[in-house]
Amino acid sequence: MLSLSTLPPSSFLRPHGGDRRLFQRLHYPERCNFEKLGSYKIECKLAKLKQAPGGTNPDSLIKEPHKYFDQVIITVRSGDGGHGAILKMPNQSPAKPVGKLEKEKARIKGSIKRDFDGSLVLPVGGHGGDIVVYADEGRDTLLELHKKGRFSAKRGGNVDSTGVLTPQLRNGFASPSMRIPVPLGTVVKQKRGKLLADLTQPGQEILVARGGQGGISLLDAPEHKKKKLMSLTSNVLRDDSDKVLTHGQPGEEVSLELILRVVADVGLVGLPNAGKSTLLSAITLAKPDIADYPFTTLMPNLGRLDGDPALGPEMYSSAATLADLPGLIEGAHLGKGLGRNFLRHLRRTRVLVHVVDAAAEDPVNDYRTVREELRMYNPEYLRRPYLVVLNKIDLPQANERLQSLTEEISRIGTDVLAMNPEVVPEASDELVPRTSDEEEEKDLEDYARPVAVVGVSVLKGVRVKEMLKQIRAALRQCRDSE
Ligand SMILES: Nc1nc2c(ncn2[C@@H]2O[C@H](COP(=O)(O)OP(=O)(O)OP(=O)(O)O)[C@@H](O)[C@H]2O)c(=O)[nH]1
Repeated sequence: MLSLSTLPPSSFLRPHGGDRRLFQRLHYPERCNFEKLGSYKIECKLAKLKQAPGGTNPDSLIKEPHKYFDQVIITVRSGDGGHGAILKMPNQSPAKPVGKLEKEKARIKGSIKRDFDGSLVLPVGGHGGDIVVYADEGRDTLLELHKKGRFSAKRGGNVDSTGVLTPQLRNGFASPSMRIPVPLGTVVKQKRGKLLADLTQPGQEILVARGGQGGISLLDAPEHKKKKLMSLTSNVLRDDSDKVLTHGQPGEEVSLELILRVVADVGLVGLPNAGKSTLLSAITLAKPDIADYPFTTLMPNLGRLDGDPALGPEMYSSAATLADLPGLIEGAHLGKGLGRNFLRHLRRTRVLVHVVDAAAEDPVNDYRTVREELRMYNPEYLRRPYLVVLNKIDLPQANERLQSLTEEISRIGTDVLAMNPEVVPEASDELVPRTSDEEEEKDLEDYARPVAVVGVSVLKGVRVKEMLKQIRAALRQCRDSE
C-alpha cells in the first residue's frame, strides 16, 4: 500500500512535460498562439527525437505521446566479465638468475599477495556492469525509454598483464552498474513473462540483468615445476580447456515490459470538459493545461493535496496525491476518444472523484456514462468510495437545477458499502462479458451510492472548501479501514 509519509513533499508533478502542448499544436494549430510559441521549440524537439537510434518511431512519439507514455518494451544487456590472464612465475625466465637479479626476483616473489592460508592471490577480470531499474521521483513518463529501446552495460576490464606475475598486477576494473530511472509506480515484467517488481517507493530498485563474472588468472609452468607450484596455488594451467576459466562470463540479455500505473490516492474522472484539470489546479499547485475544448488532458496530471490543517501536527499524515485523468466518453472501452487504457492509472487510487459538468445538457446521464465505462474497464473500480462533484454552479443553468441533480444522483446506486480497494482482489483489465440488456440495466445501478454529492464552481472557488472536506473524509474512511 502506498505510504503517504514517503511521498515527495513537492507540491506538484507533471507527468508529460511539454509533449502534450506539442500534440495540441500539431493537431489543433488554429487554437495555438504561434507567435508566443515560436517555431524554435518544435524544431528542436523534432530534431532531438529524429536522432533516436532505435525503439518506437519518433514521429509517433511526437504525435501520440499519450499512447506511449505509460508502456514500453526494452531490451537490456548486462556487461560481459573481463578476462583473466595466463601468467608465468617471475623466476621462470630461461636465463639462470644469479647474484643481485636472483635476489630481486626472490623479493618480488615474496611481495606477491597471498591469501590467509599462504596461497598466491592471482588477479581476476573485472565484473561486467549489472543493469538496475529504479524508481526516480523526477521522472514522469516512460517516453524517453522508447527513444532508445536497448540498453547495454559495459564489460569488465581485462587483467592487464605482460604474461609474468608481478606484485603490480591488478584485478580488471569492475564496470559500474547501468541504472535506468523510471517513474514511481512502474511495474517491471519480463516480456510475456513473470512480474519482477512494482516500484512504488522513491529509490526502490530491481536488478534485472546481472553482469558476467570476470575470468580468473592461471599460472603456466613447465611440467616438472607444476607440482611445486600447485603447493602455492591451485590455479595452475593443466591443459588448454583451463583457458576457458580465464575468459569472463557473458552478460545476460533480457527483454522487459515496463508499465506505469501512477501512484495517487485520489483519481479524478469525468467526461471531457467537466473541469477536472481546473479542479486539480484549484486545490493543488499543479498547473495542468486547461482549455474549453475536449481532450486537453492527454496524460494523467498529478497534484499534491496538502494535509488537513484541522489535524494540527498530524496534518502531514493526511496529505494526498491527486491524479487528473483524460476525459472519458461513451464507448471509450471500444477505443472511442482516447480509449480507456489510461484507466489503469486508477488502480492504485483509493478514492474516486467524479467531476460532472452541472451546466451540461444531461449531467445525470453523463455521470452514468462514466460509471459504466469504469465498469467495462474494471468492475472493481465501482467498489471504491467516491464522491460526485457537480461543477460549474456559477453558471445559472447549473445553479438552478443543483438541488434536483444532487437528489437524483444521490439516489443512484444501492446501500451496499463501498469497499476499501485493498481488500478487493484485483480484477483483470479485460472487458466484462455482457449477457442481456436487462442484466446490464440491473448492473448499472448495482454499486454503492456516493459518499457525498457536492455542488461547486472550481473556477470561481465556490464551495471548494466543502468539497475538500468531503475528499478528506473519504480518504480518512479508507485509512481507518486499513
Ligand atoms: N464556468 C465555469 N467554467 C469552468 C469551471 N471549471 C472549469 N471550467 C471551464 O471548463 C473548461 C474545461 O475545463 P478543464 O479543466 O480543462 O476540463 P477537463 O475535465 O480537465 O477536460 P479534459 O482535459 O478534456 O478532460 C475550461 O474552459 C474551464 O475554464 C467552473 O467551475 N465554472
